Amino acid sequence: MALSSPKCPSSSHFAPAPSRHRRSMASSSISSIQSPARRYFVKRSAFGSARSRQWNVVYMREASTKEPVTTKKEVPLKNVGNGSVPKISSEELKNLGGINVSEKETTVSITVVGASGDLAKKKIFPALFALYYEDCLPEHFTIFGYARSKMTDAELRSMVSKTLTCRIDKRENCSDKMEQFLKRCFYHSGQYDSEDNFAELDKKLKEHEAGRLSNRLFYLSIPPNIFIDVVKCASASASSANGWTRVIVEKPFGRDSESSAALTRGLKQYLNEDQIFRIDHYLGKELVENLSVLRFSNLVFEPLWSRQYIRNVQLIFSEDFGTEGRGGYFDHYGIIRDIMQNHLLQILALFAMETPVSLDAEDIRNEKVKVLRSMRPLLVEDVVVGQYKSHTKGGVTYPAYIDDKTVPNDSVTPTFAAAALFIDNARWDGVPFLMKAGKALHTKRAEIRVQFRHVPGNLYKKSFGTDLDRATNELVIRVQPDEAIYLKINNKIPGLGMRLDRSNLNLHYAARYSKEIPDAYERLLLDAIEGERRLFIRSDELDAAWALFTPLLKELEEKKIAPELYPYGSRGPVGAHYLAAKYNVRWGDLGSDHYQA
Ligand SMILES: NC(=O)C1=CN([C@@H]2O[C@H](COP(=O)(O)OP(=O)(O)OC[C@H]3O[C@@H](n4cnc5c(N)ncnc54)[C@H](OP(=O)(O)O)[C@@H]3O)[C@@H](O)[C@H]2O)C=CC1
Ligand SMILES: O=C1O[C@H](COP(=O)(O)O)[C@@H](O)[C@H](O)[C@H]1O
Repeated sequence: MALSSPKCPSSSHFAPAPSRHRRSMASSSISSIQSPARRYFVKRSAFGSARSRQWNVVYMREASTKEPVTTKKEVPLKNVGNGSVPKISSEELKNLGGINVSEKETTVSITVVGASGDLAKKKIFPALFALYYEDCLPEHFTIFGYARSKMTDAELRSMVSKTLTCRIDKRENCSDKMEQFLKRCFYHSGQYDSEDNFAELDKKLKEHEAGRLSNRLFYLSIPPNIFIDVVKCASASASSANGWTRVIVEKPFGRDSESSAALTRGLKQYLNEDQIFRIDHYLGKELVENLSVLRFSNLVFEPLWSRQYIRNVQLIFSEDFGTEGRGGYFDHYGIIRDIMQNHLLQILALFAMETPVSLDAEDIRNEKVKVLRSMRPLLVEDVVVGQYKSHTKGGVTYPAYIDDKTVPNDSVTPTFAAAALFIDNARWDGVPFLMKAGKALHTKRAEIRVQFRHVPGNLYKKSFGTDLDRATNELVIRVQPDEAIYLKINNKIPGLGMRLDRSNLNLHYAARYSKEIPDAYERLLLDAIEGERRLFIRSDELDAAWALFTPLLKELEEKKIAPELYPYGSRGPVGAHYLAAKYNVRWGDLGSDHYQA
């Protein structure tokens, strides 16, 4: 399978140190074993910790479409080297009840539902191509686009080919590879609510699967109101008869607790939770993945990770463009649902969780959900909302949000929001977690800022003047662009006097690593193919996230709270500063020293 490919282990991706990549921490492979009566899938996992490396965790699932987990066994391993993927011996396999089905006999069919759309073109097909280029897709795979638009295979290939790119360091044979990849892409036109149309798709899939054990992945890249129709039809007419069937669901997962619960109920009529992969692409971003590594593998950080040393945490998202072209969708959701309730809250949960028992998906998600459930309900007084207005700069006029033809003139939908959140547990009691997200701001950036407390009885306080907070350490994890992790420290300016300076200890990815960072969708697609759920949202996480935001959203909407207008391309509403000041916080992204390369 993918991970046994010599090229795919993405560890090579982040040379110079292979052990730095996640695959070296959590390697897994999937094989299947058969007994006369039942067929099982066995997932082998090897984790980086000394404790778990001695074990081969075997998940056994019945090969029904609904994949009920039947047993989880821990098989002791012998001779497992550092970072290597453990092997189940044939004797162990036999003891588990079957024989190995080789890769030659299995296939993965990926159906992109909504293939004619923006996300499919922009992200999904390019990510699949990148995986193909890296030899991360199984030997036998087929990709089908599915949508209502009429298109031939050749037209789909032509459409897709326009958005495929090779990494800068992977130009070799790029056009050959693209050609080979496109030959594996096909298209089927059909309605989203037609079992017959999905049965036609099934027929085509079977032709390509050619009698092999078939695993099927459906990526729902469509508006959410048709998710259930598709799942119903795909599950009735196009799910795998002998392998796994998984469904990646794109956000938004509802608009509030009720609609989200209804969506989950709808999906679960046709799928088990294990088959549902709710995607939050921020979890697939390299620096978000690195958050846990940074914290749990460095002694210098973990002991400081609490109210005792951390003054506040800031989660900042900004885009330097508006909702251009997506106003119709956006006006129904707004920035709080679009960015805060999912992307920023997921990062917060990862940041604040307790040490998980292991790197296993359920252990991590258990810890995240505890954080979310410990959060204080959000009050409207702790939130500032804004909306961008037209602005002319350098002779160019930038539109207001309401200038979008698909947005009503009197829309009060926020395109900016700032919020103060609190986690009422022993670790984080009283620490403000400030979130800020906005469109049409002066810059495009996503970052996590951790502001530490001042040094008690600071010997050097005279050198800093009265504002001790200016001299505190700040750790910045810049998720994008130009990924970096830097720590602001105080140091002496060289020379005979005693003058202090602020400097950055800087891990700047572009300088440290020559390889390009994979897109979040690559990581997540690969995980879904491998059945790795760690970076996907479990339904109880989703419920907890909505429970936190739903009362606030209802109040904002019922009271029609008017957003503070801010000019397109500005730093957002001033209200965000008052909100921060209420909790004695200064936004870290506003100073001139926010980043030194
Ligand atoms: N685009 C992005 O950057 C992001 C998108 N998402 C989510 O991903 C999903 C797909 O996004 P995106 O590609 O932008 O969506 P699109 O609006 O482009 O829709 C995708 C496809 O779905 C079909 N479709 C669109 N509207 C309807 C409708 N009302 N009824 C039936 N079919 C319809 C169309 O295909 P056809 O007419 O051929 O059937 C269209 O090509 C959405 O859930 C979105 O919220 C999430 C994050 C980012
Ligand atoms: O989910 C979404 O994310 C994008 C931003 O993603 P990024 O990876 O480009 O940072 C945002 O533009 C969009 O509104 C939102 O739906």
